[in-house]
Amino acid sequence: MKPSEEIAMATIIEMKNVSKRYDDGFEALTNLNLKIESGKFYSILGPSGSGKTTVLRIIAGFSDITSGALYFDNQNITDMPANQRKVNTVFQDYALFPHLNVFDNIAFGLKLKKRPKEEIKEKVANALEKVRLPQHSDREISELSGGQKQRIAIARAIVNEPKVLLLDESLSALDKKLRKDMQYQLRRLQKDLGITFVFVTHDQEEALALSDEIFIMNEGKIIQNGTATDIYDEPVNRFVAEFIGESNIVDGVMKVDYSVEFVGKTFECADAGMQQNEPVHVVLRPEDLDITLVDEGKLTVTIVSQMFLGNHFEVNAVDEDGNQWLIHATNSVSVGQKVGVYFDPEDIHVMRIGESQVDFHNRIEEYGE
Ligand SMILES: Nc1ncnc2c1ncn2[C@@H]1O[C@H](COP(=O)(O)OP(=O)(O)OP(=O)(O)O)[C@@H](O)[C@H]1O
Repeated sequence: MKPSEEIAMATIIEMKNVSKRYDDGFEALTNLNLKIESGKFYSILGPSGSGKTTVLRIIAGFSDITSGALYFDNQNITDMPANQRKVNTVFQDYALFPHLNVFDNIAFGLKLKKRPKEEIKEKVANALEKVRLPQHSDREISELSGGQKQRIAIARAIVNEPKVLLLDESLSALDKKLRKDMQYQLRRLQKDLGITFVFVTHDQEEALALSDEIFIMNEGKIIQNGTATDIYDEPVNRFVAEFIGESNIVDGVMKVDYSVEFVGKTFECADAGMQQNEPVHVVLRPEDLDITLVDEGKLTVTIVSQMFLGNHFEVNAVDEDGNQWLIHATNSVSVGQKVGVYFDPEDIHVMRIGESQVDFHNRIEEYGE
């Protein structure tokens, strides 16, 4: 088998040139192309209003599309009703029935399908086992914690043995510590079940921690997709660099032989493939910058402020040209002190300006939330 055939076989969901215009005329998705392979954990990450939930609703069959096509296992399912699709959704509020107990919530779909009683019992027990709540079958929904509700919602979704599980911001109702725990549980569950998870979130840390692959969305388009490290290390543009983690971004110009000019100096860098004298954005991550003696630094900055954040100091500094720098330092510094900043050539990430269709000046303000 050729590698290309292998990839084609593994694709479970494909959206081809999908656009979605709501009844009021608003275009929520524009010519979107997306490929999802079976057995992986995907996150769709983007600011509020970028179209993440719309993508999920289209895959689930709760929303139709204006143009383009949706494929599942290479079959065109654009017009297939939701209840015939081999996908299940876990909603943000879990949508559990408050008047039914845990067993009846999980059994609901199977009862609708009039499955035999014994089969229902076995499948519900199996689903409860998978989410590690085997003793909770008779509990009322009101007697469950937030994290347990989420696991029951997942049990209800996996009892139907879907090939794909869609999760819409399903951790956002939980407090921070529980959320971390549930992230771990979700990842474990996905590995145990071996089915595809498509997880919608606006929390970049969550997406980085959980996903085999991430789709970054903005204004109804996919701006970049790849593994967490691909995206973190090689953001395609300023929007992605700022949305994924903290960054220092300055204007630069590409020079010959792996070198780039910014803040009035020329630095060796690892990126290539740009035209000579092409204007670029240069990204330096705060954790890649080391504070050193002025003589040993590649830049000289003056410390403006510092804050201790438990495992590092967040330092704000300004260089001689007035550019601001965010640095994660291991040791404390003094405000007003002049220091050197050192970084390695491979820590310089060079991005083409205007790599995608994102309008930098019109970014949605909440994306840092
Ligand atoms: N039924 C609708 N009618 C008109 N516009 C809609 C409708 N549903 C969503 N939209 C708009 O489509 C855009 C995308 O919405 P969507 O819910 O997909 O975004 P999102 O990225 O999931 O946002 P959030 O993180 O806030 O849930 C938004 O501007 C939203 O206001």
